[in-house]
Amino acid sequence: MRLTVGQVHRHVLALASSRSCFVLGDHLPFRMLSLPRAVRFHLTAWHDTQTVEDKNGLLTLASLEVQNKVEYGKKERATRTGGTKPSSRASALNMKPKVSSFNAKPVKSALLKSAVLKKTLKIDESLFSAKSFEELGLPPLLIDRLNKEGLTAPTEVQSAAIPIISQKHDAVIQSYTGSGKTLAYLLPILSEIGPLKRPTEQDSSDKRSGVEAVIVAPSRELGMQIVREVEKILGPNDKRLVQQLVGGANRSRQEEALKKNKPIIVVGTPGRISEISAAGKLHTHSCRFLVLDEVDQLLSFNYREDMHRILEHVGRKSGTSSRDILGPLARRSERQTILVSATIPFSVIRAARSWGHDPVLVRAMSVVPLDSITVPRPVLSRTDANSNSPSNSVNQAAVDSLPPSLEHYYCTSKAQHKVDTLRRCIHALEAQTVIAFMNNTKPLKDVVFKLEARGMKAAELHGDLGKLARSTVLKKFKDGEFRVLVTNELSARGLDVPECDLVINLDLPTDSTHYAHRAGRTGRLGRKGTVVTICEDTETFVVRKMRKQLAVPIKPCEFTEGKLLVHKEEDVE
Ligand SMILES: Nc1ncnc2c1ncn2[C@@H]1O[C@H](COP(=O)(O)OP(=O)(O)OP(=O)(O)O)[C@@H](O)[C@H]1O
Repeated sequence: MRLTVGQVHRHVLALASSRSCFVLGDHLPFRMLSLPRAVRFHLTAWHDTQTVEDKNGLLTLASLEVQNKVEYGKKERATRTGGTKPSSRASALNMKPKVSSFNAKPVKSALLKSAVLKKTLKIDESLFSAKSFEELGLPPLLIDRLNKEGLTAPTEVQSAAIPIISQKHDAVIQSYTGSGKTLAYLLPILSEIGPLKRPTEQDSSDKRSGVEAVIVAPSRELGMQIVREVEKILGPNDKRLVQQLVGGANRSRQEEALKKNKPIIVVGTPGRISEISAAGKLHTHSCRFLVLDEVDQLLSFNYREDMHRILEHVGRKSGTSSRDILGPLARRSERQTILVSATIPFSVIRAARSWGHDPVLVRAMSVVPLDSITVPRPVLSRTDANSNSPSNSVNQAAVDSLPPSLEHYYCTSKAQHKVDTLRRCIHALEAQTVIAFMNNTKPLKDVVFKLEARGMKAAELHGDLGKLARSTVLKKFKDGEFRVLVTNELSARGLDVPECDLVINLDLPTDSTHYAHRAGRTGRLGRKGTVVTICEDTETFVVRKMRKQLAVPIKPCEFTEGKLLVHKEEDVE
């Protein structure tokens, strides 16, 4: 039996619960919510009573062995067409992806035993081999702009995501850091709204006005980076059509710009977007797209109230109440929800199901309906967790978020000598653009001072700096005005400095997810990159543990006489 992705019957139930319900992370306390909210939260949470440890519960298609199960239409098409290639991508795009049922096989690891795949998505393989944006059916004006910016071919995740979003699916996009996820959602959005969009028959009668896409990011830096990306594509004449609503910037100026420029896209941090929305200065009821970038971070406890407001208001027709059964229906027809991150814990899958309509998980080379993924039970034994089996879902998930071209090393150093080790490391690797991570804000200044005192140009970046100072530091770093950016977790996610050739952990990241996001600041879009963790003797066991979780070789090394000396690989336990 085959079911189209858009099939309706499953959603009769979902309609009653999905968008009128609300989940934020795994730990949303009832007392923080008003009664109706608490009731809605309860309704949604009811779907999945099992819990998954966030830290170890990263979930990817590969982790669920879904990737192997994706069925491509190639064989069938070859039979139909006598083996000839389809004439154009556009015709391939008209084929709706299909879902077929199959008997779930028992999987090997204890965790995977419960991760039962009920259905796989049958999809045309040629969707994933696009050599140009034309093949993906993007509108000519948009392609012109891309070409002007030197962008001629889509990345794998873009090839997978653009057709899916264009077909109006709600989607979770997961792909490793630096693989081009931002354009993977921006391009299909800009194909539908704004001056570069695909011309339609309704254009003349289109009464839609106001904000049509809201993009939420957890940090100002990431928000501004997305704004720049949209501006770049829109071009100089239309860049006012995107408005930043990030915290730390002047709020009344943002409100004035909303009024004056009438942007079609707003990009901002959860606090500022919800603040301006609550003040009645941001109208998003007719919004068609809601994107949550770094969604796993946006689900954290800190953002719960703001995210609640955004999810409740964006894309809901005015006059519908959340208790009204028409509310979710109205929103469903209005809003497409797109969730994005390199790391997707199960809480995101659960949230996507609750907020979205027929959501699918999109990765480079694979697409699968979220509904086909069941909750993995937290039955990892210590042995399983430590296992190096390639089928270990935890390891596999973390590997999936790491760019494939990275080299990983660690070396030991006494705390007071770490900056010297850092300097020797930079010289030995001849790194030109370096990001050094620490866990706290205070010591950053000291490291910068020590590096500068030894003739190495450096600057600090952290949340205590004002917005202007932060953007100035970043701009100077991107322009190559100094060599080492010493920073904290603020810069671990989303920051795109393509030239960055070395990431250093001066303090250990708190877990493998944090390691992966920090590491992902280098080796962007297929470039080479190196990650070096400088730790104390007593901390090496943590690095070894992360090495197992990440299933990548983090090789022991030292830096002497201006050279990198790699020690014999330790036995992988
Ligand atoms: N099709 C393309 N051709 C050339 N460059 C591209 C293309 N798509 C994206 N890029 C560039 O690749 C870089 C990385 O893209 P992006 O920041 O979207 O990655 P990401 O997957 O979102 O990373 P992260 O997970 O770290 O946020 C950016 O500099 C972007 O401009």
